[in-house]
Amino acid sequence: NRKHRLAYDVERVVQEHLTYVREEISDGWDLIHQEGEMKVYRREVEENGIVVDPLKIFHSIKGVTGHEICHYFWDYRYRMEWETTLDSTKIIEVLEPDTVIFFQMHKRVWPAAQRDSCFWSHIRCISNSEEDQPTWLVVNYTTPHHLAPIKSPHVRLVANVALICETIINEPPLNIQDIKRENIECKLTYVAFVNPGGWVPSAALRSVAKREYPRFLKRFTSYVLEQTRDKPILF
Ligand SMILES: O=S(=O)(CCO)c1ccc(-c2ccc(C3CCCC3)c([C@H]3C[C@H]3c3ccccn3)c2)cc1
Repeated sequence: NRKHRLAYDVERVVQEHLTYVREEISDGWDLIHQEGEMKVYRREVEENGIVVDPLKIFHSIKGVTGHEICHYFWDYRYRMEWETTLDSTKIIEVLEPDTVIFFQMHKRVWPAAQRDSCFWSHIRCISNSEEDQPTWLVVNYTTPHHLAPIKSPHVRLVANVALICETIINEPPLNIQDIKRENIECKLTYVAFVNPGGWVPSAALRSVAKREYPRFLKRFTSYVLEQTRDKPILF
């Protein structure tokens, strides 16, 4: 039986991401940026002359767990502290404790019209028995909503974004409570399928994306490190 009206959609999109995240980077993906542990890949795709390049970022961050990374990514309370490309974000509906709908105004990228977005956002822990640590993930997926009317001149973004995290415990001590932050590492995969929802100059959009995605992920992961530094580890 259904938990809420979007439960089937959420399940379908989560399973899709879990299927594709394991897919190796095949040909057709270009490595467009590499910085430390972060590797940024992009496929060049246009739909009706609109750039809809899929983005896939692999990164590993020492000192935090996948649960902590997903918690700070999903919880809207922290969003404006790390998201520098938003003018505003607000929850417009809570479907269940781990599934909300939020409305966002994105900063205008000249000369394109300003974008807004309306996503359902779902956080989930997937504990597979054999591996010691569970996988945590967040999915942000465009959905229409009566409290997020599309108003000109704003253009509604269409996006399907996932952050999928594994937690590695290096040199695990005998008992779990002795684990320190230097023993833990989060390996994350970030995928973004963003359709700007209307025409944007291809070259401009590609250069903004190439600059902004790495910057955004670097700033976000630094923010989580600083927020969790002296807190107990959240497995
Ligand atoms: O990870 S999230 O779910 C976090 C919740 O906020 C996410 C991240 C990024 C976007 C987004 C939104 C708009 C644009 C473009 C389209 C036309 C004009 C702006 C872009 C492209 C340009 C790339 C970009 C990447 C990162 C940050 C900003 N800009 C990306 C949406 C959701």
